[in-house]
Amino acid sequence: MNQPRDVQVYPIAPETTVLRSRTWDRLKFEIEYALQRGTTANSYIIQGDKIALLDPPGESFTDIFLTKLQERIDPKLLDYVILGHVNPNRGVTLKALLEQAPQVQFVCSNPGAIALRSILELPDLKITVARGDESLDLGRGHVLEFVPTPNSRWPDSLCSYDKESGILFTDKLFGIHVCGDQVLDEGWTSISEDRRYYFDCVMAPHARQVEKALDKLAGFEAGLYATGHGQLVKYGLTSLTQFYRRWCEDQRSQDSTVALLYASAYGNTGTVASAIARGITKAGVAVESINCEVTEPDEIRAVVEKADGFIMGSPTLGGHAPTPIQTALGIVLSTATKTKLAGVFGSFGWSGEAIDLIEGKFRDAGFQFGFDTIRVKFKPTDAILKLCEEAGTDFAQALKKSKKSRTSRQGNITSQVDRTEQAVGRLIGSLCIVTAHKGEITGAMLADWIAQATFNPPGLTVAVAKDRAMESLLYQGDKFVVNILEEGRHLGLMKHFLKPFAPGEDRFAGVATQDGDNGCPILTDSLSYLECTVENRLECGDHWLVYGVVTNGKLLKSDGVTAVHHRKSGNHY
Ligand SMILES: Cc1cc2nc3c(=O)[nH]c(=O)nc-3n(C[C@H](O)[C@H](O)[C@H](O)COP(=O)(O)O)c2cc1C
Repeated sequence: MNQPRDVQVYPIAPETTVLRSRTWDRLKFEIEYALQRGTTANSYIIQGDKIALLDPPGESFTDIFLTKLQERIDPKLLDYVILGHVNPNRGVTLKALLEQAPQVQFVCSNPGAIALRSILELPDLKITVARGDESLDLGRGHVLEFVPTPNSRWPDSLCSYDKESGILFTDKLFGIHVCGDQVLDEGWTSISEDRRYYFDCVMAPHARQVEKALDKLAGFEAGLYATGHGQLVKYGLTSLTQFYRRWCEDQRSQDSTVALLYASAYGNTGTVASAIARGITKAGVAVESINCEVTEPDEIRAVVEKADGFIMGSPTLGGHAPTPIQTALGIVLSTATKTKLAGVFGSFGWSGEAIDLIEGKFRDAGFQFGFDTIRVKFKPTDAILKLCEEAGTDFAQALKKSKKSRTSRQGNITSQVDRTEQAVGRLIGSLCIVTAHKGEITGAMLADWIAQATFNPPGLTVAVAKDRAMESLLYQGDKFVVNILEEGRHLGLMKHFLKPFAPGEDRFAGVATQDGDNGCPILTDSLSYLECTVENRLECGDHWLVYGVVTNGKLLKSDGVTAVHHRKSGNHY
């Protein structure tokens, strides 16, 4: 969408207004924005006898946001700026605001105050540190209470509660990356998948800390979650809170956990870490993400001891790994048993010594690697993020495989399971290659769990395993092609697409293709093809059931017969 960025202003309660800084296209190349629905950065004004501004947006909105703000209030009358978290990007807007409102008193957590001083580099900053037991009386009944909700990615995270309006300002919690005119969450079930995706990318790697935050927030009677991104949560508040609980518990109850240890001075290594984490969690393995700069050595040791595998990422600065990484490396080498699976990644500028150092130490110590070391020059591109996600999935699958080979099934249970599986195995499907294209990424997979689902519109379902690389290309609105294979000519294509592909590898090398009207590859040796758009998808156990509407199709060989696949058991494809 080529709509220009803007700021939407909307009253949400007496004396309380939201200002939503809207980005309609993709904000930046980070895994959490990969669904490409844009996002909003939500700021709030509370106008009691005193005026507070919560969470002004980052630098791409500095000018338009301040203009909108001035239409509502005179900056000279602004008393407080409350920050749910502090980042360098937001610092640019804060500096511009301080020029117009030098009287402003900041309110943030203690780690937030440290970050704010280092980012703004201004003498005489007025900062009130909120530790959780103080309140701020803005007058007209608006007495704010504060709740620090730290996690490894945002150690300075702070929520605020206004009893008068019943609004809980939740910053990153309960957010969503979707841009639109809708301010509240009427019809929230239509955005459930986006909410889940946001949770999986942003919250799942910190599930333990998110649970602690939920415990603290449970004490406040909230009628509205004023989130930092996307639609505010009113109608789906109870459900979403329960979902957060359940999704956190799901992480805790996974059989395997990976410790993901990293540091990142400018954010690039952190971005890579998030993509790897996403690849791991989507394969049903829990991740505990540890930012080594803000985590005590004892905690790092405990997480590494408990984890089944560990992955370490570092930037290279002045030819070295930063000190917190060197400390964490020492802990890992002295703590982790040699049976644990290892992985290494990092962002670098020109030499990347830190990555070589970590890889060398792990190799010398005799660890097995779950993926080839990932070296990213400066900022990762979309294609590199996809590669990182796939590497994370490979890592998780390797962990699960080694666990599975250690557990045996019980005899009498097995025979009952086998009988059922044999019966299920009599279901057959057409052999197809599903292809997709999104931005600079293409994907393909062999599939035969495909069935026509509707006449009008013509539609079909594809069952896609949750840990499949293609899964991330099959969200609502995405395009794909179902290439139906021809009996007698299908073996070559099957063999090609069945072989294991390395993360990021071109799956179409040596295969005859042409572009479909919807931009996805058509395999010219197939029997027929169907161009489709994902209408929606349903979570079903270990698969996503993707429903696609056929927008175009063609028979390529009029006398051919569809290739089908007979099985002995329903426990494999
Ligand atoms: C002060 C400074 C020193 C750097 N030194 C190195 C270096 O010695 N070797 C190198 O490969 N890259 C070097 N870089 C580039 C960083 O590794 C690169 O910017 C990387 O993306 C940073 O990752 P981060 O965003 O996770 O901190 C340096 C960058 C800065 C700002």
